[in-house]
Amino acid sequence: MSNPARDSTGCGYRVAAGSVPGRESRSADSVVLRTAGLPLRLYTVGPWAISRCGRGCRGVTVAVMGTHDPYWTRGSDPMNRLDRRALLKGSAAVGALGLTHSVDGAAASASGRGAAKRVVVLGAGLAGLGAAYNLVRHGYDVIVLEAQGRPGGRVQTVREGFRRGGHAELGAIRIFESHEYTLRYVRQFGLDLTPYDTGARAFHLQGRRFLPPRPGEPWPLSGFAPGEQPDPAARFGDYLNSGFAKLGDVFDPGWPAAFPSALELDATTFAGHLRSQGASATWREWFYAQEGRIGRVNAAAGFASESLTTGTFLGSIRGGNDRLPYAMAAALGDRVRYRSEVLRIAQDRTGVTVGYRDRGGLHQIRADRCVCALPFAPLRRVNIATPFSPDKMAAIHRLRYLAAARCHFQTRNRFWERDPLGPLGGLNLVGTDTMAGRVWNTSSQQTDPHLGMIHAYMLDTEALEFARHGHARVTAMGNLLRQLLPGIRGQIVGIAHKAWQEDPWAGGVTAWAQPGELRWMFPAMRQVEGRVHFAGEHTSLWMAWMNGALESAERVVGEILHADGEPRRAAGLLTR
Ligand SMILES: Cc1cc2nc3c(=O)[nH]c(=O)nc-3n(C[C@H](O)[C@H](O)[C@H](O)COP(=O)(O)OP(=O)(O)OC[C@H]3O[C@@H](n4cnc5c(N)ncnc54)[C@H](O)[C@@H]3O)c2cc1C
Repeated sequence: MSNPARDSTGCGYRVAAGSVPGRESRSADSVVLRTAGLPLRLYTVGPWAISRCGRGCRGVTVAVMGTHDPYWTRGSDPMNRLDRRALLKGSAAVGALGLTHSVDGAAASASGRGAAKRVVVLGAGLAGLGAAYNLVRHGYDVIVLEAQGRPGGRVQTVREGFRRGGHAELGAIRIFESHEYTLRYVRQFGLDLTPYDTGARAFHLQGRRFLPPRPGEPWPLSGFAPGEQPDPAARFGDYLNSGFAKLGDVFDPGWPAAFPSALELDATTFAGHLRSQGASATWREWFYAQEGRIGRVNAAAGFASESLTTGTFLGSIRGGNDRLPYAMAAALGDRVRYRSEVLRIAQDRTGVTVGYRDRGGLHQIRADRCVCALPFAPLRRVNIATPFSPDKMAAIHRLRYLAAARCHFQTRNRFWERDPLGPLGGLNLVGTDTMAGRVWNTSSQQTDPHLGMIHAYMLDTEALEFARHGHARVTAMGNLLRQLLPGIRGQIVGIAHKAWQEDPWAGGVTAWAQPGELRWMFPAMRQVEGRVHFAGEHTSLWMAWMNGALESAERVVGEILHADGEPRRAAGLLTR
């Protein structure tokens, strides 16, 4: 990062030219020039950088090879300063909504339209909670039905079994700077973020444990394609830019079907795209060891999500991410009915009837409208008595969910700081091609400064393999970790784990469109069906993120306000 001098174009961003080889510099220039006059947002994650236009995303989105240091530096763009100030204060959009903690007080002020209309919200994940919270703010009479005994769904923090106040995230962990919706609600509910520490990452690939070689030294891996071995990171631009460039305008209402190049992406997987660009199997394994096993993810969904969800800042909520859903649920009070499993949805011209079961037996609720914020995996078990459109029904029945698992270990100390390879650190301690996937370090999130907290974060085939070990899965993981981090022997003092594909209320980590499916499923999943509106990460561009769940919550509230003849309020809600 020695020479951050080259100014861009008045967008307020500068390129640190010293660390950018020629080809990538040209890529960087083309981004800056094509979006000149618009504020750009440039994000770096690990060794790669994503850039996109910060307003409307009409510029070309490009990933640029980097070194292990971010080489984009944020300049003094006034739009950006405004955004950051707004975020710190709880965001301009929240201000427009008039959101505060006192959900009841605001509901009263929003009334005045006669009897409040009733909305029944299905699911108390972030999507359902966000929809309910905003609807109450707009004067609606809201009831939330949640099958489990807790709010949060795929945001689940575990504290039991850990020493000295330790906690671990079984579900969502990272919040990026670009997660505007998540950050807004975090601020709104007075929560703080804790950043992750940074540090060296080890690799365990092809049976060997090693640190990234010094510049100029080859990577100790066999099977690279010509040109990959000296510096695999140098291929990021070649292999990924073509994908980002094909995305088109992801915010266009017709995306992806309206963009032929996006349809090309939809027809393949992330791995398929990388292969088509010449990436070797070794390069792909090296990539997954850092970014997660996303090879079988639909390429259009994967590139869209990656283009929107990166950021230079990375953290999670101090004390546990579940503090956000618990705070939102507390604001809703007894409007949230726990252990209430939705069994049936029926509708007619005047309203929606939802059948559910709780400890007291079977019940029915009649409402003017319904927000369905259930993942489609459990929705498949619900009786849709008044069938939705054929595409929606097909999506509900066919949408798959990606397997994911976490296996956490609390340790007596942070032994990796004395690793024989040298002191390791950062979130991603070891990137592997084993069942463990990535070994992550969340110790900086803990209150105790000495105990350690690490876990294996497994996606897709890794998570399936972990689960196949059945009752022996933790033993199997402990044995594997002894190879990946030899110092772990005798260290473990607490354990927590979960395989999400086994959770009947989720079905997996995220909606998983297969090649060729996103073109029809994405619009179908979001489409309003009479008086039933659909929220949830699967209905958002930010699939697989809390940000997507919360974005979808605001979208459905906008839909309802609009349908109820409140276009002005709806517009205010949807303004970002
Ligand atoms: C392992 C893992 C890692 C993740 N990592 C991150 C991350 O780092 N950063 C990030 O931002 N996001 C991450 N996510 C994604 C994030 O957690 C989700 O995108 C988001 O929480 C989804 O919210 P949702 O409301 O759409 O769905 P959910 O959270 O799944 O909520 C759905 C709710 O519906 C309920 N429900 C289901 N069926 C019924 C029924 N029949 N009746 C009543 N209720 C029902 C469920 O119990 C649940 O509470 C991760 C998720 C997982 C699992």
